[in-house]
Amino acid sequence: MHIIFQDTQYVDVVAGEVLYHKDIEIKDGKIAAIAGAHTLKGAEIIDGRDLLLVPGFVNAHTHLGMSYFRNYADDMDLNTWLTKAIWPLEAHLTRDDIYWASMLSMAEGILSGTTTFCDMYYHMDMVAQAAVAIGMRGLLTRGLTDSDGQGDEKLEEVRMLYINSHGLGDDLVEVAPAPHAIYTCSGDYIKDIIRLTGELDGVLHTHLSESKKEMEDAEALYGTTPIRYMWNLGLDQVRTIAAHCVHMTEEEMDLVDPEKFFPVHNPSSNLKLASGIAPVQKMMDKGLTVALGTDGDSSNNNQNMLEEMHLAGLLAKGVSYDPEALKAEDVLRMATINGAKALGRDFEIGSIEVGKLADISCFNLNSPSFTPRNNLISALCYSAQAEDVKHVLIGGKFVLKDRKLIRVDLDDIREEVERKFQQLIDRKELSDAINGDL
Ligand SMILES: CSC[C@H]1O[C@@H](n2cnc3c(O)ncnc32)[C@H](O)[C@@H]1O
Ligand SMILES: [Zn+2]
Repeated sequence: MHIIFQDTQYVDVVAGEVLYHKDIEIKDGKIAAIAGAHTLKGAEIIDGRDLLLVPGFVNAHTHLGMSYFRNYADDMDLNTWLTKAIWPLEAHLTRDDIYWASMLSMAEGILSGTTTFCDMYYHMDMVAQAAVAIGMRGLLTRGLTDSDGQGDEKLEEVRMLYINSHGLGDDLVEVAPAPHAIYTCSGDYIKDIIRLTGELDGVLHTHLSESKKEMEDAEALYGTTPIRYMWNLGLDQVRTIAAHCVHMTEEEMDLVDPEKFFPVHNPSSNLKLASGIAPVQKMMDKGLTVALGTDGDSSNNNQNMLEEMHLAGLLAKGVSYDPEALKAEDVLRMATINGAKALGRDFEIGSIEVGKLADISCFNLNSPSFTPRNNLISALCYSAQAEDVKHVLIGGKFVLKDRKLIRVDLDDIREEVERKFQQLIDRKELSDAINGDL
């Protein structure tokens, strides 16, 4: 595909500025040139005057397969939500269920400007198939626990997943291990996972320091904080994508290596599950690169990174009484280049630069949220809506054009998800009845 966005504007997220009247040429999946006005024969020419080109968002922590549980189990704290509502249902999920739920989450993501995700769930080979089908980029991490005595089998599953899916879809898909949390993995198992991470690509994804309960339990069981505990188990040896980090201490911010430890801010989920508010500005002041993520559809309850950006910006100001805390350009970096760094792919995604992959979201500047055309970076953080995302390209290919998904049919996905959810509930009720739980 050879595309030129003519006379357009784009965001340079690294400099934190908008550049105007540029022709952006996309060829062989990459950004081939950014220049002044010129024309090239044979290319698809798109009038870019009313578009703002933004690097596709990187949703650095999610559970795509959880979309069945949207608006199903709300107004609970993390522990009650997981143990009483979510885990009993997840036990009945099939491989097909995960394919369709993930597909729906990916569609939601693309429709709101996301091009890359970092997912943690089960049956990740099905998530890989969905990603390739819809054309989305992702780091697929199998969530690991050993409390059921099947920890070793799951490690083998990660090895097989890596062999079969890493690099799939012309490198759309990458694979990594994911210890779910310190309260679902034994210390020895975490050591095994860190060892496996070293054998693979050296990146690990986990939940860390999410709730007060996790902090109190770590203190009672191990006499330390969750991050210090993981550190003592060998976390310093790998690159870590650490979701939540709501209760990360200043001592831990000094302890971790900013080149290897990447906290992911999940403001909606942390508020909804009453976990708290992560000290994001403090982390950044300490030199950490903080990424942004939605978490799953049951704790958020959507996959819209624009909402996460908005919330991240407002929360930082509200908790600090400092209007300059986490400015719009900082928030935009969190949603793009910082996520790319966390995933280890900043050499190819996360910003609009010549030579990088063309993962680009095009916002419609003729929408109310961008009117009048004042500070466009502010608009992205404070007023933009998902409906403003007009086109999305991943690897130089349209996956959304004029707000229509190109490779999949959204109505088919919705219908399949409705049907599968009903079947899931039926299976759960039958099993409860057999076990005498009803
Ligand atoms: C083992 S696969 C992933 C596992 O994580 C659960 N989950 C979803 N959101 C959260 C969260 O905020 N904290 C901890 N665990 C979470 C999900 O339901 C899966 O069981
Ligand atoms: Zn999570």
